[in-house]
Amino acid sequence: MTQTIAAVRASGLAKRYGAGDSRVVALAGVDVEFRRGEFTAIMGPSGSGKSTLMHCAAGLDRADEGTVWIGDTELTALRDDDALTRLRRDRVGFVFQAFNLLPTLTALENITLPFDLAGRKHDQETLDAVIAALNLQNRLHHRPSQLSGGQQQRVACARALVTRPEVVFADEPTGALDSAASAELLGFLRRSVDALGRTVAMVTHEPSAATYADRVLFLKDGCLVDEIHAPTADSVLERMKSLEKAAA
Ligand SMILES: Nc1ncnc2c1ncn2[C@@H]1O[C@H](COP(=O)(O)OP(=O)(O)OP(=O)(O)O)[C@@H](O)[C@H]1O
Repeated sequence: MTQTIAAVRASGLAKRYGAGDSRVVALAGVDVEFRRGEFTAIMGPSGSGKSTLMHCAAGLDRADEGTVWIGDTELTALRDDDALTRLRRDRVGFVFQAFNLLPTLTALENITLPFDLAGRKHDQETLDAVIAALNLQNRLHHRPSQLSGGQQQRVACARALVTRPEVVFADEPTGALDSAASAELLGFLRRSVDALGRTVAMVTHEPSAATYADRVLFLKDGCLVDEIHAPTADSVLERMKSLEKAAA
């Protein structure tokens, strides 16, 4: 169910790299909202600013200009790194292409890591529900090297969801997975929105992955240029083709 309050709201986001001839405008003033209980995919040609948008919206990187709100907190007003770290740890979930699990910890220890870092006790009911939803019951005491890529990404997803974050940012989460593991993971992200009420924003290159989302945003040259609701593989592919043709 879509509610009116945005989980994330960004306004006038601008980010530049380099200077002089090597200056790159990665984001050229982006306004975007990720509404609560919605699954949004972010697409666009290579270099269009997708990762930069996600990193600035999630507080992993600082924009040069613009504001970002996570719920009722203005992330861009947090000047103190500790406050930013706490906000990311407690209110934002992350899933990366390379899983980013700690190799010396078991799956269970990786999943509960956000609570250990915060010095808080996890909620057992939420932990059990997330583990069951991701079908990880029989893998909890394995280390990442003893798990398949799909299983490692499911552990990363469990870690992202167990704190019941206001938003989960996923950066190419299926980029290192085969098609069966990708479908399983995307199905899980979809259910985390439908059944658990989470909000997901996912960068992807794959039209088939974008079809799991409620809407797809398209970036080009650091600007949001288009949006599709209820995407199909054909509608996404057609839009990507026209953007890539225009960029060529
Ligand atoms: N640390 C950096 N230093 C210099 N330029 C950068 C840096 N990070 C990104 N850029 C540039 O900013 C632009 C946007 O990069 P970004 O990674 O956000 O694009 P993207 O759409 O995610 O690309 P891809 O699909 O290839 O991952 C690109 O031109 C890129 O080269």
